Amino acid sequence: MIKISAVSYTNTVPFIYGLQHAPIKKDIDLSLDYPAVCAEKLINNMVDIGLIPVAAILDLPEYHIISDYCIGANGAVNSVFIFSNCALKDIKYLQLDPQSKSSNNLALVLLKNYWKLEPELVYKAKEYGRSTHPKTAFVQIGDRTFGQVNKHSFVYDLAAEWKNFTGLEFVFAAWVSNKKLSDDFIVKLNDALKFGLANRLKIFENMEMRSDFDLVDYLMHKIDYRLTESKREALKLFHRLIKEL
Ligand SMILES: C=C(O[C@@H]1C=C(C(=O)O)C=C[C@H]1O)C(=O)O
Repeated sequence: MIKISAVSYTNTVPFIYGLQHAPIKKDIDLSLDYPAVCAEKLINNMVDIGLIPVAAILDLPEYHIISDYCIGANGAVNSVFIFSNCALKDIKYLQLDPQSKSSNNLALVLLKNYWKLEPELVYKAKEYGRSTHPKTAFVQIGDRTFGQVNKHSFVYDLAAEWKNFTGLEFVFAAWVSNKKLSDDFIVKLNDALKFGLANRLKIFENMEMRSDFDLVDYLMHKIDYRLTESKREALKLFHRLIKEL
C-alpha cells in the first residue's frame, strides 16, 4: 500500500474522484488533510506521497514531483485572499492562515517584493479571521473563503497579485513523493488524476452548488490543474523568493 495525503478542499475533489475510481484505488491508502498537515505528514514520512503546498518542498530532504497535475492558477484563483479591514498599504498586522504554507509565503513574498510593506506578522492569532482592529488583515485559503469576498472592505486575490507582479502563473500545491516510486505506479497515478479531471462535469451532478460562489467556474477555469513548463518556471521563481525572505 502506498500512503497518500491529499488536500481536503473542494479544489481537490476531481483528483480524489480519480484516485477512488481508477485501478490505482487498490494500491493506495488515502487520507484527506489541511495543506499544512499534508506537508507535515510527508516531511515526517507518515505518507509516501502528498499533494503538498509547494512552499513545503523546501523542507524535504528528498523530493520528487511525480505528476504533471497540480493545484495552480493563471491570474485570479478565487480562493486565496488577503481580507482586510483597511487598504493594504495601511495594515499594521497580518494574520497568517494556520492551514496554509504556500499562500502564507506568497503573501510574504508579495509584501516584500511587490507592495514593499512590513506589517507585523501574526502566526497563531487567537482572533484569526475575526479581528475588528481597523488595521488588521488576514490570509485565508480554501473553502472557508467561498462567499466571503463581499463581506470584507478590502480583498486581494493573491494569485492575481502574483500575476500583476511577475506576469506568471502560480502553483499552490503539487504531487510530491519523499522517495523514489516505480514508473508503473507513477503512470497509474497520473492516469487516475487525468480520469478525475476528465469527469468534472459528472462530479458536478452530485455536488451541492452554492448561491454565493460559482463552483463550476472555480473547478473548470479558476483552478488550473496542469503543471506545465511555464508553471514550473514560476515555481522556481517562487522558491527563490521564499529563500530570500
Ligand atoms: C488555491 C488553493 O490552493 C491551496 C493552497 C495551499 C497553501 O496555501 O498552502 C495549499 C494547497 C492548495 O490546495 C486553495 O486551496 O484555495
